[in-house]
Amino acid sequence: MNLKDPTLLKTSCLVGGEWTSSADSRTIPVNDPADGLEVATVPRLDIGTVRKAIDAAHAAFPAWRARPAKERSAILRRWFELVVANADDLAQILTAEQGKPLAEARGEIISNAAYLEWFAEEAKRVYGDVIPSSGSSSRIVVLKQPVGVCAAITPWNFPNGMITRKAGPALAAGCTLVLKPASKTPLSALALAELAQRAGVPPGVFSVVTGDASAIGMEFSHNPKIAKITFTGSTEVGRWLLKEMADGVKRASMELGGNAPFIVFDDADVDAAVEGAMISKFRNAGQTCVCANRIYVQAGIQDRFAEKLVAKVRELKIGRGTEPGVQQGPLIDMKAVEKMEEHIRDAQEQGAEVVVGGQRHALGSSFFEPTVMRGVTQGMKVTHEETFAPLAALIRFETEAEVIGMANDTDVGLAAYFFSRDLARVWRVAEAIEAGIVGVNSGLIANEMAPFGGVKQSGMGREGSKYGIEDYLEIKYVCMAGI
Ligand SMILES: NC(=O)c1ccc[n+]([C@@H]2O[C@H](COP(=O)([O-])OP(=O)(O)OC[C@H]3O[C@@H](n4cnc5c(N)ncnc54)[C@H](O)[C@@H]3O)[C@@H](O)[C@H]2O)c1
Ligand SMILES: O=C[C@H](O)CS(=O)(=O)O
Repeated sequence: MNLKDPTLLKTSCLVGGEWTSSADSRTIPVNDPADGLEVATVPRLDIGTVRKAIDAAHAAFPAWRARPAKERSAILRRWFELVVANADDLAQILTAEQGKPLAEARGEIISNAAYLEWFAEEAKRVYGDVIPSSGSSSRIVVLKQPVGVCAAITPWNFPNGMITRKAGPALAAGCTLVLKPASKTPLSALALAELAQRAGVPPGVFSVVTGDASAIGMEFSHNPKIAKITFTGSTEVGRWLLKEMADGVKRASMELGGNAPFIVFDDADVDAAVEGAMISKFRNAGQTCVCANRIYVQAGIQDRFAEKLVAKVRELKIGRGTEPGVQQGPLIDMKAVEKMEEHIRDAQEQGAEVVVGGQRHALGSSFFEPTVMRGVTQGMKVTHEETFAPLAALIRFETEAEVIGMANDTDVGLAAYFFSRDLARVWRVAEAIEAGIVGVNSGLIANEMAPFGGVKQSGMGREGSKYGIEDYLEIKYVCMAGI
């Protein structure tokens, strides 16, 4: 890395405003997925130090919640400005630990810094109500107050963005936050913590701890000082956390796994559909929660769509994320490579064919060729498991009713996409599809102004939009009588 500000590369944790290492000096290596080489190490914190972060958050909560919203807003705004000003360094750190192309890393940082900007504004608009009472001597008053000390656990695929989406609303609402980032990609979180300190976030209001995921998850789930857990990651881990936190009836926001259907109807703009499929499927090497996991193409245009898509896939430049012009980096690890190979093999064994790609890339390590398969049918693993890799599985369909049935045939429901220029069909399909987010004639849908989240086993709660701050607020009804 060639950082303008090398102090952004933090190798210790922020605990109650102090940069802290583990008591026994144990560390966790952070490796570059492109070559497996160590980039840095971070502390494998003992639970005692994690508890110190929670205690500091608990101690800081009263003053932070009492701080005027305008002051909290100004600090969040300053944090936003510092993230944007340091985006190039943050992008280098992100690519070093996660592998995505620098341009994508910078895009993640800028588009998700916007959640700090957005919630800096929302902080000043947490309104309550005065409701007309049935009696003249009383008033019904509704207050909105911060939930309290929150814990956050985030995934490796968006090491920067998943953090600002949580810290923004939490701090805007007056909550304090202890974050455990993914062990594979903690450096982005630690750099954000450094910038939070520079922005004036007080000690204890935002801490970042690294260490044993399940041990920290247990502490978050059972420590009585934690009022809420906000988790982004797999449905499996989210389910486990919900079970563990049930004892304390903690509040939960869950941003979990997906299995997005991508539907192209005969009446679609085929070029637009191909463009949408490319960004929805191959962004972050297919490692996003809203990636098109199944691509349903109506019979009338399947050949034309497949031909255009394959041509675009063949043009993709694969390489290290630091190389200019690279559009797809490595997968996060060999486990991800093996899962992609399992989905390809399973589909081939049942009659599907690889049209382009299908093999590990000549670059070695966890690089994999972007792949298109045809002849995929409902019931193959790729149609009901999240591939989380650059595999475009094309499935032919005949009717609208048939494809809605297939699209909804999953226990998750995060994102869905479809391309059609028939207005009546757009309304029918948008209302019938079981997903929290629906992209109509677009493959890129996330932004800070819109509510992001899933239905069914893709989770609960929303991040972004005017709805996002509600997850960090409690409603209090005050009956004001004797007037
Ligand atoms: N819905 C969304 O907004 C969204 C966004 C990004 C990723 N995801 C999902 O996340 C998954 C990929 O991310 P991942 O591989 O990091 O997921 P993961 O569930 O394996 O890990 C997510 C986080 O949980 C931690 N973790 C793992 N096991 C744990 C345990 N037993 N107790 C406590 N914490 C534990 C990890 O260290 C990491 O910080 C995919 O399923 C993807 O769809 C969802
Ligand atoms: O994978 C998780 C992200 O939420 C994808 S997006 O940046 O919101 O599209």
